[in-house]
Amino acid sequence: MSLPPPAPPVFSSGSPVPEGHRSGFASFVGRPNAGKSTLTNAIVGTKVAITSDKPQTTRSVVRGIVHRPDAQLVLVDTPGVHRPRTLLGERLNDLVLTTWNEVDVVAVCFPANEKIGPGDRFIVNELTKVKRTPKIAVATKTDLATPERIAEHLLDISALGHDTGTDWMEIVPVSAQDGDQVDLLADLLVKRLPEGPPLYPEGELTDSPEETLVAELVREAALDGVRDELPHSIAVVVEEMGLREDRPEDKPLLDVHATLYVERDSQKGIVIGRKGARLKTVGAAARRQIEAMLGTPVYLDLRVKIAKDWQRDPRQLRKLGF
Ligand SMILES: Nc1nc2c(ncn2[C@@H]2O[C@H](COP(=O)(O)OP(=O)(O)OP(=O)(O)O)[C@@H](O)[C@H]2O)c(=O)[nH]1
Repeated sequence: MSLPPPAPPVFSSGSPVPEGHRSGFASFVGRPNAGKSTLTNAIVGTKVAITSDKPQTTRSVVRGIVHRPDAQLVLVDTPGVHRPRTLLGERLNDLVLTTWNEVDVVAVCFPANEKIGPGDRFIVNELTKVKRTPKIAVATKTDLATPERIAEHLLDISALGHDTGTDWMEIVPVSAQDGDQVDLLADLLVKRLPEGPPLYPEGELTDSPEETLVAELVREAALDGVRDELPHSIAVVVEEMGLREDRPEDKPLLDVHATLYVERDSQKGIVIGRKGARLKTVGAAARRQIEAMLGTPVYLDLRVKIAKDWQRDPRQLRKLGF
């Protein structure tokens, strides 16, 4: 007796998955501020990863999912890789190496408005530890550079590949801001994915829990306008989130209780501001972003607590979700 052939794969809508459909994972890497989160958002077409002009703002692995008739591309947004100085730094770098090993293709971002530097070299050298994963080089932020500068940049990227023994599958210039060549990059990433049915239901944009996204939006608001070491000292945990009971169906209200952790008393003062003014502004900005993302009015209760030196303390790191 022979087993019946397996049922052909179908989309969650019920329509059959076409032959040659591809699915898999891609990861953008690059030094802090290289434009990885912005590129993720441009490819997915909606705000899933936070962006900011402060380096190293991405801490959690947020995935954006691109649904196309011929493919499903899952983008894994990793933290910026850097020389570890704290325990948090080490954990982040481990997370990055693990991610690189597991994805189908890695795209390394080099901002076209800046010269290739030691930070880029460090990353590309680290990348040589993952031999099997195909690598694509992306020259980002091309809207900020002249054609001559872009040409020079592409040559530098190629030379860096040569020096480190890295075989770039492609070198692509893009501007996430203008949407220039973003579709081409998506095509090139898809080409590297194995054949297979979709991994996530249609319409899903990210699999990170809403709490994580909300916490990231609060952190993004809190980072706006702070300087020096403080950005790295801020962590946000959403303690509780849920629709308020006893509300009419057409007037829902989402209650969000979040804690903003800093490392020292002096930082607490800065974050809260004079008579709480700064915290109020941060709360209002975060609330608007959360409302825009979730499409529901939000009541945001934001508290500030000190988790002493949490970046160096394993127990605190675990508590904060690292
Ligand atoms: N003009 C221009 N600016 C860009 C572009 N892409 C990103 N940026 C800006 O560059 C800064 C950093 O972008 P992000 O996407 O947060 O960079 P990232 O690599 O994810 O940064 P980390 O999370 O710190 O690793 C932000 O201020 C972006 O607005 C682009 O294509 N053009």
